[in-house]
Amino acid sequence: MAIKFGRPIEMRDAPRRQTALASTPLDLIIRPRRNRKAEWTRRLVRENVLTTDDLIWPLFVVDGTNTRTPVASMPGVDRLTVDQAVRDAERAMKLNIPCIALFPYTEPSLRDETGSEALNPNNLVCQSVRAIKKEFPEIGLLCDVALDPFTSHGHDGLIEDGRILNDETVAVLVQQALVQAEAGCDVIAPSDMMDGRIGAIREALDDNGFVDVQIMSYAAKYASAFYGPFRDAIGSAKTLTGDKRTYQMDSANSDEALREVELDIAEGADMVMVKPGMPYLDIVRRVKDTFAMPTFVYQVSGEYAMIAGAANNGWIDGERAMMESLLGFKRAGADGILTYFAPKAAEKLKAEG
Ligand SMILES: NCc1[nH]cc(CCC(=O)O)c1CC(=O)O
Ligand SMILES: [Mg+2]
Repeated sequence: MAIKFGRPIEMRDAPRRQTALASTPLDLIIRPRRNRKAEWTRRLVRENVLTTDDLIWPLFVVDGTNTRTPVASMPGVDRLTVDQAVRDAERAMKLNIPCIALFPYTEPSLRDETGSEALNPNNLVCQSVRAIKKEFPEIGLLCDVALDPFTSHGHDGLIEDGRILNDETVAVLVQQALVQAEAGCDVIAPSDMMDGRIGAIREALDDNGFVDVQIMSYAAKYASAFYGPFRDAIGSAKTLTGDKRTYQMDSANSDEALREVELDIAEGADMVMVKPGMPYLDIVRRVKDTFAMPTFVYQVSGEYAMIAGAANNGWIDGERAMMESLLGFKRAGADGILTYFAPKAAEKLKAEG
């Protein structure tokens, strides 16, 4: 619809109610709507933008060849065999997406009490890193550090008598980080929420010649219902015993997030992350304002599922909801977003020029 001076042209000659015509104009000096009267001025006064540079694309990898298996609770997201992950890396390159995050679906027969597959230099994550780096050395690769894709109980750490052990877990996470760095990972991203893991991992990376490997800390990670579909995707939903509330944060807390972030920065984190995204935009803002660090946010699986699911039902305009949710993260202060929408959003941004 063509708009001229705030009024759709089609409405110029529409019959008007007498009362409206007769009413005295309001004596307003300031009319905020003036800046919104046409697309060119809305563009001109726009405060925040989303670009492809803001996107990190999480991929799920699974054993096998030439297969893509849909994740039921994440419409449009597949588990990929390593060769297919390389194809998606190519898609990311073409779309100018700077970074990919890798998550494995580990065969149940390879899962055990201590998550030992995490330390296998030839596990799915390491295989994927090598395969992608071989074809596309320029793309950034981020690897999650935590034991949950590898443990039979689905927890991020080692368990004794039902307790998640902190220091013992950190020792294993350090080894996991080294295995991934050795494979060629660019960014180590500890998502486990053990205390002290950032410092321990930084020291080990430096001692082993990986001074340039970055750490993106899942610094303020909340115990959230929104991780449900992710646990489907990596196959830990059915096996997870209990919940993660002794290590992930209480969603009622905000000051605590600042203390967590402060510690991780002091221990050597290069970038920090808040997770989940949409219910925690206030945390993103506080973290960015307080520390002025590269601040990332994870639009997690449940957030993706809500938008994709509602869109598939015709209840919302999926594309617009996607872009609005991503821009919301930018407005809250995020420098970048981990999102399953990354390729779709990048395609839309590219089409818009
Ligand atoms: N520690 C593993 C991990 N890394 C990223 C996510 C969630 C990502 C998502 O929901 O998209 C989780 C799940 C969890 O902590 O249970
Ligand atoms: Mg912490």
